[in-house]
Amino acid sequence: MDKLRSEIACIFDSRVEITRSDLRKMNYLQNVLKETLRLYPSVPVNSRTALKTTVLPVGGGPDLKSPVFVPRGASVAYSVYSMHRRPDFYGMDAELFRPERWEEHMPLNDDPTNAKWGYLPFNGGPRTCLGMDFGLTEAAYTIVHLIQRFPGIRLPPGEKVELIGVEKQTMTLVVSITEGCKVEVSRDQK
Ligand code: HEM
Repeated sequence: MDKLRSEIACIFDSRVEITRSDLRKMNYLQNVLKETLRLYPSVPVNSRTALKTTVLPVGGGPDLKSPVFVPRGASVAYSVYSMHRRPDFYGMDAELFRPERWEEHMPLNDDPTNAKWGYLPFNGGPRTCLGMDFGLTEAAYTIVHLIQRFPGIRLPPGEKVELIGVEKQTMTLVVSITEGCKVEVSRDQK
């Protein structure tokens, strides 16, 4: 929160109007959004149906290195949620919320295929999300506006900090937090 507050102070000073170019300059905010969608991809599981019989090059056999046969009409489901928490992609602290990781070396980027397909909050390919830019802009705008309007945002007394991975989540087509996220907001700094 403190890093976000200082980035907002640095970009906006006392100005309240928020433009797209302001939001684009906010590296830390962009990394917060990336990290949030990494740990909580809105569409946690996705699938594709094969139009013709094919073979996936790896993923089969006991060591997952053999090809996988996919007959025409079969659906292949994949968990973006699990992939986004893979230590071999995101490092041994993959389960931690750490926006700074997006400025550092990540194993994900050692392989061009993983770099392209190992982070998929909006999926990829011809049916990728049409609203990606709009959605990210809206989220960035809302966060900046909330923090500008309510400089004091904190956990209510007695509210416990849930560890990532053990919070109660509701999974349908999208993932959401079952018990909500309770915060106290105020117009005062502290
Ligand atoms: C953070 C916000 C959002 C996330 C994480 C998200 C994620 C996704 C994902 C994962 C898909 C499935 C793509 C696939 O299976 O290949 C999708 C599809 C789609 N999204 Fe989003 N979305 C977001 C916001 C929006 C917004 C704001 C709009 C519209 C204004 C939008 C419009 C669409 C449309 C039209 C599709 C279907 C594309 C197609 O099937 O060709 N999305 N989105």
